[in-house]
Amino acid sequence: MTLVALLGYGRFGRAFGDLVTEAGFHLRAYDPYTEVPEAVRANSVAELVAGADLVVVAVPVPAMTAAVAEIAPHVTPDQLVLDVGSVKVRPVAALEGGLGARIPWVGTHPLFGPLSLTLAERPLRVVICPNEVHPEAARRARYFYESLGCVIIEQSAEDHDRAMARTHALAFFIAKGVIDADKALADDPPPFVPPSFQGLARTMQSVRADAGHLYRALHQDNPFAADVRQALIEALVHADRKLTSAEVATAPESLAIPDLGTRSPELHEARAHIDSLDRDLLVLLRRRADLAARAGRAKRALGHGVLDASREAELLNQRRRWAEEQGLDPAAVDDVFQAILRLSRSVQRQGD
Ligand SMILES: O=C(O)C(=O)C[C@]1(C(=O)O)C=C[C@@H](O)C=C1
Repeated sequence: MTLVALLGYGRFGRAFGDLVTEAGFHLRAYDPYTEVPEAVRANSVAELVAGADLVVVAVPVPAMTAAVAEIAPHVTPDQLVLDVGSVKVRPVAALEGGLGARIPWVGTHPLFGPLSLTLAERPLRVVICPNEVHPEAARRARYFYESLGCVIIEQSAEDHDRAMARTHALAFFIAKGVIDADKALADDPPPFVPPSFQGLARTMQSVRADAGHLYRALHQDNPFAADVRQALIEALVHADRKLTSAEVATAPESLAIPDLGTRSPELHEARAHIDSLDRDLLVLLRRRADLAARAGRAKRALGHGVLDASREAELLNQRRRWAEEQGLDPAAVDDVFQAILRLSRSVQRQGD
């Protein structure tokens, strides 16, 4: 059974450890600063990593370099080391600096926390940052996270941190501002919270649940966060001036909110999901093509040709019924499977 070694058993480490165990992996954990259940506890870093397939570093970002230096003498080249920090540029530098070309490593960021795990939110998404020193490491990490039921997004560490500064860190910054400006709001919310505020209220809850730890990490450990904060502050000051200036009274259209069009974050997120899903579909198509090749070999041994028109007709009928069950247009799904069957036959002909 795959053994996962978890260095760091804080709030995230604990929740992540539970997810790993529920997925059927064997878990071992080490954290000198907190209580670790005896069933999974290791008593030293050496004991933690011995024989593990995967070493997950789940320590605060500023402690990463020291943590990697501590595990470095004990890990071997057949193991994989990954981090789970909410920023990526600095942890990746720590992994590269401490493990280099000798030990496979890869930076990852599970886009979920203890709160979303408790609420059983789905999908669980993970960003993996492939690196050129260990190209295979990203593939192994993908396999691991997919076994946990996660959807994978691949991104460079820089792109990840830039995107996080503009989204996650910014949302936390705004929520922090609202909490500080109106303390009573979080403790004693009005009886009716309009939908427009619900998203923000949830972010405020996350900021408070993390007791400032994640909030600080998102800002202080992300090299791009300060610029994004600055741009927001300038935009807010400008918007405030507009609201109070005389110009608004005479030209209310100056307050119009620009149409985001294709730059909408909603659209962007939907497209990122679509990209990731299409990739999964291609993995399934690859597996289907392998099965078709196997069917082709079996048919050849029986002296049958590639095309089996009656099997295809039966198969297409069934797919159209399944399409209806899923609320999809049967004719369109028929087209999709006609194309899949063409692919299948061409794979089988190549095997002739
Ligand atoms: O079932 C078979 O006979 C196959 O070879 C597989 C398959 C398919 O891809 O589903 C491929 C070609 C045949 O014409 C029918 C079906």
